[in-house]
Amino acid sequence: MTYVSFPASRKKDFTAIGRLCIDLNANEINRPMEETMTFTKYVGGSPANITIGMSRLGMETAFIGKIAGDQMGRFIQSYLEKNGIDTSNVVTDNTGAVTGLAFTEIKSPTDCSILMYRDNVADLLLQASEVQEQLIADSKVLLISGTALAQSPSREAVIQALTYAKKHGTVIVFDLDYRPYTWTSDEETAVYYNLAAEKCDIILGTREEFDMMETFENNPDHNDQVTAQKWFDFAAKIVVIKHGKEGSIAYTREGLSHRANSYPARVVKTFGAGDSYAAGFLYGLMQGWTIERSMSYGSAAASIVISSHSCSDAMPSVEQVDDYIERCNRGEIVPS
Ligand SMILES: Nc1ncnc2c1ncn2[C@@H]1O[C@H](COP(=O)(O)OP(=O)(O)OP(=O)(O)O)[C@@H](O)[C@H]1O
Ligand SMILES: O=C(O)C[C@@H](O)[C@H](O)C(=O)CO
Repeated sequence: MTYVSFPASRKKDFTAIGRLCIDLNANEINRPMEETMTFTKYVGGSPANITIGMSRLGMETAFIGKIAGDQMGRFIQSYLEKNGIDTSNVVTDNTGAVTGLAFTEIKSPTDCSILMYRDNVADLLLQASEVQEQLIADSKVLLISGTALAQSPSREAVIQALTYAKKHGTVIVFDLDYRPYTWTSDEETAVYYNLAAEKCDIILGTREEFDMMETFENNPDHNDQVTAQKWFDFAAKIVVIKHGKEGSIAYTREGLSHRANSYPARVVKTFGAGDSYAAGFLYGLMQGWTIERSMSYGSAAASIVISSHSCSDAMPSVEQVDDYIERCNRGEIVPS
């Protein structure tokens, strides 16, 4: 059964809009930030990570965003290009804005946190007038991510992109990607998340992220089915609610639900799980696979990334995901 029809014969399979940043991941793992001395630099930012993941899986990809006009911005641009991502709509800031930094603290495989430096960041300065309509018209999928809605003018740029996607029948995916920084209140967050979600075909988020968009009165038990149902009254065809190691559940407009277990992982750090899951899941759906198989593929991709040091650089190819699934099936991968 096909739940979402992707437009045929477009130049790009997948385009994302949002933040392009730097991850500085602790080299000395299993210790607090106070005792961490060295870091490895990677391209980061959830929508960037997902695009890199889609590209590694062989999809034709592009990115819409803004980078700082400095060495960090050039590093990001060149990494995207090396990964085969079209950067013709990656705009360079000329106001002196900086690149967002995410310092990751890896205290243990289950206790990880991120220290963000996001004052005057270039990615939030993307303007509506800088979003290329033709690129969205040429893409099968547009992915938006919640963080880009946190401030103007990036907020308007995302809304402009949604308008173009609607006009051209581009499938819209919303990765909620809630990060508390840059939002000023819970009410502001809920307003903009709900406004964007109404327009989206596929919505992906964790239970906690969906909780941000709901009131206690409407869903006192934090029930996944109740959460998903709301979006089927708007444009959504699939709503996926992720529960970390416990797996994920996908609900469809037809009233079905599908559950996927996580794969075993030798976890180094937990961040990057959601981004790799999104890439694997969307790749599967775009191949015409069932929702279950697509979710399972996303879960395997997630286990590969959380077993690695980076998010972006560890995004797996088709061969790597297939091999991982086979090794798990043979019982060769035992969780740490
Ligand atoms: N500890 C774990 N072991 C195995 N798989 C995991 C683990 N944590 C997450 N996953 C896999 O990754 C998927 C997405 O994880 P999660 O629900 O944590 O998303 P997320 O919070 O968006 O991730 P992120 O930490 O990147 O923001 C899960 O459905 C599961 O398949
Ligand atoms: O999303 C961020 O800004 C940080 C990411 O780059 C980091 O890799 C991560 O947390 C992935 O979800």
